[in-house]
Amino acid sequence: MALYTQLDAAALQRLVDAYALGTVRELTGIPQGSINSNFRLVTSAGRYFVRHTTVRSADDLNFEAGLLALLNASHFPSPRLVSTRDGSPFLELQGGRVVVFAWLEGEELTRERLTPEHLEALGVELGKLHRVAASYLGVRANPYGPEVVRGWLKGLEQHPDAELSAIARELHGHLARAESLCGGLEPRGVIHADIFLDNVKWLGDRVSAIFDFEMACQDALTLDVAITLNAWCFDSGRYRPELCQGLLRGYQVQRTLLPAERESLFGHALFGAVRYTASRIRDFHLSGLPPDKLAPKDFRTYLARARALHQMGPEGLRALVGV
Ligand SMILES: Nc1ncnc2c1ncn2[C@@H]1O[C@H](COP(=O)(O)OP(=O)(O)O)[C@@H](O)[C@H]1O
Ligand SMILES: N[C@@H](CCOP(=O)(O)O)C(=O)O
Repeated sequence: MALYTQLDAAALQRLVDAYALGTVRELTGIPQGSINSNFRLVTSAGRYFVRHTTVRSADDLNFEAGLLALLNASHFPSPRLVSTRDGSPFLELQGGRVVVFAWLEGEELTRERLTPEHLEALGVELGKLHRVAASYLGVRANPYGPEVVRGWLKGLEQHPDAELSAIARELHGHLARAESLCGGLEPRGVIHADIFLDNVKWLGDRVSAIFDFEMACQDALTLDVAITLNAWCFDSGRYRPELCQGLLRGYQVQRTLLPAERESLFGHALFGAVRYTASRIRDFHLSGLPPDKLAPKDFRTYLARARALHQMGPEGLRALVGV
């Protein structure tokens, strides 16, 4: 989310007491995001990003906290999670759990501004992330794997809106094709799984932080490359080769894709396009929240990715990205 839960005065006081954050100066809701309620909190102690979640379990949040601790210690550009006075990475509060992060400096880039150099810099950081996080001992399966997505599509197929049910049937076909091409032999490790433009801060041309690790989990490393490729390298109905190639060039400075990964990139990209089309239909299109509480994200731009991939096929994608 967005803004599903409003923190009342008593809850806010409990929060600043539990985290020893001093006196509240300002609390502002942030409509960006999808399934959590997000806030900018300014106190006498500093500026913070506060996430209230009704979706994530204690295990999920412990996995994220442990991963961020490793990334911070490795000087990977990532957010600093603030612990409570008792040393806990989250606080049970107002029907959910709150996590507090130091406020990140930097800006998020808009699509029009992207250059191959940005994608190369991002690719380098993605490759570093996979290398650094390889030593993380936490365990978390992908909460949004093919079985979950298939369940979403089954639900959407029953939707009374004929357009949505037809799209769900089409996506089922793409999902089956994607799964048949994902190989299963490629290396797995910790992945971020949600590196979109609004989850990366930049200072000039440098990545200052990759954040929002709440979807991080263990899965194929290539899935992370594919999700990032989809998010950053598609514009106005087509994949932009120079951006795709920039991303892969940067990534391979850190780790060279194995032959099995080159082959399965297409399957992961198609899966990613299906997964985000479906989640955007569920979390944004069918959400009852107004735009001031949930900044909308268009599922059609992801459907367009799935269709473009389906049409170009595995060899087409490999030629496009240059691997
Ligand atoms: N630590 C942070 N500092 C500053 N801004 C942040 C921070 N974390 C998130 N944001 C801002 O809030 C927006 C939504 O956060 P995000 O973590 O993506 O939400 P959600 O987990 O609900 O999807 C981001 O796009 C970013 O602009
Ligand atoms: N990145 C996803 C939605 C998940 O929300 P986020 O704010 O956590 O990135 C999308 O763009 O569909």
